[in-house]
Amino acid sequence: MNNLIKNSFFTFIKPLTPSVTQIPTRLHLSIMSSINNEIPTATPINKRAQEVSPLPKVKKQKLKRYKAKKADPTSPSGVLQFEIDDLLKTHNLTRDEVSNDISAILNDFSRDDENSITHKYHRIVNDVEILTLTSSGDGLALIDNPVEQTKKQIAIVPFGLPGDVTNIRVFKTHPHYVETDLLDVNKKSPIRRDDLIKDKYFGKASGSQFEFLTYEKQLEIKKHTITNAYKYFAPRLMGEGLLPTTGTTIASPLQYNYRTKITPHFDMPRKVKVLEERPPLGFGQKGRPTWRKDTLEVGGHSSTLDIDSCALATDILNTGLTNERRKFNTEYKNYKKGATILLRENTIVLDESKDIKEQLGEGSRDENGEVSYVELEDKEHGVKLIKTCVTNQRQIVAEYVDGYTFNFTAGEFFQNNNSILPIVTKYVRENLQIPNSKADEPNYLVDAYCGSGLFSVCSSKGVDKVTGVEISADSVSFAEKNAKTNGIKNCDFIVGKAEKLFESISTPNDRTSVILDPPRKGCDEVFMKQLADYYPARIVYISCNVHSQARDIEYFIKETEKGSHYKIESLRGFDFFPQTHHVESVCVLSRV
Ligand SMILES: C[S@@+](CC[C@H](N)C(=O)[O-])C[C@H]1O[C@@H](n2cnc3c(N)ncnc32)[C@H](O)[C@@H]1O
Repeated sequence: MNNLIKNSFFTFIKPLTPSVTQIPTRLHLSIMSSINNEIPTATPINKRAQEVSPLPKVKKQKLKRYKAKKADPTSPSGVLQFEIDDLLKTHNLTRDEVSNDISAILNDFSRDDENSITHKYHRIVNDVEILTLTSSGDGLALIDNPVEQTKKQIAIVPFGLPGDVTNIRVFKTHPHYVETDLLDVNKKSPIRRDDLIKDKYFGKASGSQFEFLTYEKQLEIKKHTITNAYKYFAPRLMGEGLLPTTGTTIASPLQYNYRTKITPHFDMPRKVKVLEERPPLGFGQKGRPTWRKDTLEVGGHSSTLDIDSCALATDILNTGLTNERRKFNTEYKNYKKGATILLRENTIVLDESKDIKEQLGEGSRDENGEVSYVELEDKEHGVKLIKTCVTNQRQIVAEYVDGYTFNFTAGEFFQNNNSILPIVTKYVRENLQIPNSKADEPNYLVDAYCGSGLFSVCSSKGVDKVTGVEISADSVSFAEKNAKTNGIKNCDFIVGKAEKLFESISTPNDRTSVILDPPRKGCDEVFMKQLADYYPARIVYISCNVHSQARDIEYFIKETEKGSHYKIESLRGFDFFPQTHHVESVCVLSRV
């Protein structure tokens, strides 16, 4: 850019436009990018010279336009927009004051030049204070705009904690924020506890964000995430004081080695038909951070890190990972494209009268070709359990929750942290109780989005009838089998969309409670309207995306005809995923 300013074209522009130093920088950038693109069209300055010796024709390059991707407001990138606005409000800034000239970067055809606009934007910035945390667990900071002195930029700093003073590298620009890598922490946040980190890949891999926080702090942050979600997506409920205080987040009994499913993957390098070298097998890298100096080389430097153990996965999955990596070392040449390897824990209730090996079934095998397993004891229910690691998506596996056994295919949805499930299912069961019920009054339960019947089965005692609905026919057939295997006779399951449910419910609404446990995108308006028309006595809404939950609850109470007859009784998180930013939120509604 500076070269351009110095060169003779600039002297040509000068009489036609204000001096570059006088014009606002934003306009300056646009002019510069148009200089870069349209130099050949500027030649008319010297028409006579052109006639004498015509300049060679250079193909005119088209200006690239920034196309914003449409994001669901309740997705991480949608929520970030609310978080950016929050930060701007605190610092008395407008969106315009933190906007970046995306068009100049997109149309920077001299980006290899170290004076280019891209180099100016994508630079190292030292001594940046982290101001706040996003709900995705990243730090947010304000830095100076590198080309427009009156403006600022919002920087996303993964692994930055509020109060940290850091050095960061900006590597990607968006209209209202920039993405950065954390290079150094010059001054530590009072909440930073690097001594707690157990995982050698932490700070580099994308899977976990919170290992350097005490567990109490993690739970507190998740509570804050829930409160913020309702502030953003249920502003009317918040404004009218209709929300209860968010409860304390319920801890997971296991805080490491809890995940019962992991999916390491590898990519096929571009233009490679046969793999000559074993590619890294593991999980995605989160940028190119360098703040953990002693683990810089760990896992390599590809966008997929080579990962030989997972601190969050159960012991048997780590054994499976070792087995499958050994297998991959010799078999990688057989792959024609990248692939994901499923590692799913399978639990078998041991029949002590039989040989263990006869009961194992298929599973990941050790170097001697034997199925690997670990043995555990469930003291509360007086049984021994064996865990194996299944790699076949279609294989039927089992989970053991609170004395009940659940079967499902390894590739299908099932909750991922077995240790917290007895606590959650108990909480849901207790909150479904219809208040002031008399002993002889019947009670009914509807389990919308029931999967393979986890909540239906665990809540079936003390209820006259359970009706579950689920879109996956496979899951419904497992839900039916699971009810039968566990000796439960009062559960019926329907294959279909949740909205279909209301065609088949015949139970009296005054005596019926409803469980909602939809996927991340939440429920739709049609479903919420029908739910309000049905007018059940109680609703327990469980969600892995508290933002879509908050949106749905506001819609239900404020936009449906009978929604205003409900009160939000409680709202709290359950920590299904310790060491990560994720939180499962449970909201209980009762009729008033
Ligand atoms: C978060 S899972 C919950 C499953 C179950 N409650 C459990 O805890 O195991 C959401 C379930 O909703 C199902 N689902 C998605 N869209 C649906 C729809 N429109 N109607 C009914 N079920 C749906 C999915 O197949 C999935 O099993």
